[in-house]
Amino acid sequence: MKSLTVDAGDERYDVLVGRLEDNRSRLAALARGNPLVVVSEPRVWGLHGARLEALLPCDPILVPEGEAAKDWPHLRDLIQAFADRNLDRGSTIAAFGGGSVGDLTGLAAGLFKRGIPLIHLPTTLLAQADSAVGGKTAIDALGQKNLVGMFHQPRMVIADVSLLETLDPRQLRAGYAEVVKYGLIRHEALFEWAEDHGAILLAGHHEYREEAVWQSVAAKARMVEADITDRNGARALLNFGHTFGHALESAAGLGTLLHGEAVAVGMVLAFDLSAELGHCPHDDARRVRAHLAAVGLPTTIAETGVDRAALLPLMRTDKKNDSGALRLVLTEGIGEAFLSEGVEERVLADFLARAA
Ligand SMILES: NC(=O)c1ccc[n+]([C@@H]2O[C@H](COP(=O)([O-])OP(=O)(O)OC[C@H]3O[C@@H](n4cnc5c(N)ncnc54)[C@H](O)[C@@H]3O)[C@@H](O)[C@H]2O)c1
Ligand SMILES: O=C(O)C(=O)C[C@@H](O)[C@H](O)[C@H](O)COP(=O)(O)O
Ligand SMILES: [Zn+2]
Repeated sequence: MKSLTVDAGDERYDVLVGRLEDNRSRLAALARGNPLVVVSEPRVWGLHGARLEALLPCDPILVPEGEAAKDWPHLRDLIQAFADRNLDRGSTIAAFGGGSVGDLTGLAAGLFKRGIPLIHLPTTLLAQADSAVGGKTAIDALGQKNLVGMFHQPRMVIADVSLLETLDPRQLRAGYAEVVKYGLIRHEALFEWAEDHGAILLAGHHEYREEAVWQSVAAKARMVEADITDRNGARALLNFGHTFGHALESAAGLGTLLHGEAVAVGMVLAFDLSAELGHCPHDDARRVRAHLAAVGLPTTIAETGVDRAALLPLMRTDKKNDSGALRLVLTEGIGEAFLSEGVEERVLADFLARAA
């Protein structure tokens, strides 16, 4: 098992990459003699709930699977379920699912009684490599992705890649896009590793999956520590590809295009725009597109079926924007992302009208 500690100000927590069974005593300690309250969804609980229940008594609360869970009614229902159990600030909630379960549960746990302890037991590649670490939580609202949320850091994260054996290939690929993101932001060597090992990892190689999760969370932990609540620009780099990506997700209809698929297209667009603006070599943009396409991810707006005219208005709602100025994460090349000071709307509109 590998582990690291995230130092998030007043809160420090371990991220463990290894088997659930090797962490039984940690889970039992957090449950403090009570059944562990586990928020999950029917598919994950049906496939893997018995593994958790073999370790300690559990009290499952099931929410719908996928993006559909990230809305006001399900947030309200989850808080109702916490109240029905009279949970308090000594209780621990476990989010057992992908990023959707994690985002919803994290928000409910952060709001309930102004914050009750949370652990993440992520079951998708995306959640293990990215969403379980860092404390961002959210639901979608008013047609906008992650509009309502807060930071609520977990007490512990356990990423067991054996859970990924039941994940369908499309979901795996979507999660892999966020792994590639970590290479593209700051770690050229990780991108090179992904070019060499990505296809085998997706096909089922256990050790490569573990390595991808480990490298991603190690990279993410350091960036989160530098900017825990996303205020000084360091953490904004984790949003690489997301200004385009979230607009694509919202325009497609939330839950239609997978988050990681939208991020894949968004990262290619960020490279293409950076190359057009003279920040980065066109060859790097071609190389990124080639790798993502080779593993079966979408890389063009055309493949998403989205009306490109819908994108700019949605990009105006992005959280990185400052006093109305559009701020995107652009790049000087593979491993060299930076937060732009402001991209002129007419430049973006012209780019979007022509982009593939
Ligand atoms: N908080 C963050 O930092 C952060 C980071 C990245 C993404 N996100 C969010 O995460 C969400 C996407 O999460 P996701 O990609 O994990 O997908 P998801 O949670 O929506 O789950 C996708 C599908 O995979 C199934 N599934 C989950 N685990 C499984 C398993 N082990 N075996 C079989 N099926 C399984 C689910 O039932 C569901 O149908 C988006 O809403 C995105 O915005 C949040
Ligand atoms: O942890 C972060 O910071 C990220 O930006 C990670 C992203 O992969 C993730 O999709 C995040 O939820 C996006 O957040 P938002 O602030 O753009 O809603
Ligand atoms: Zn993301």
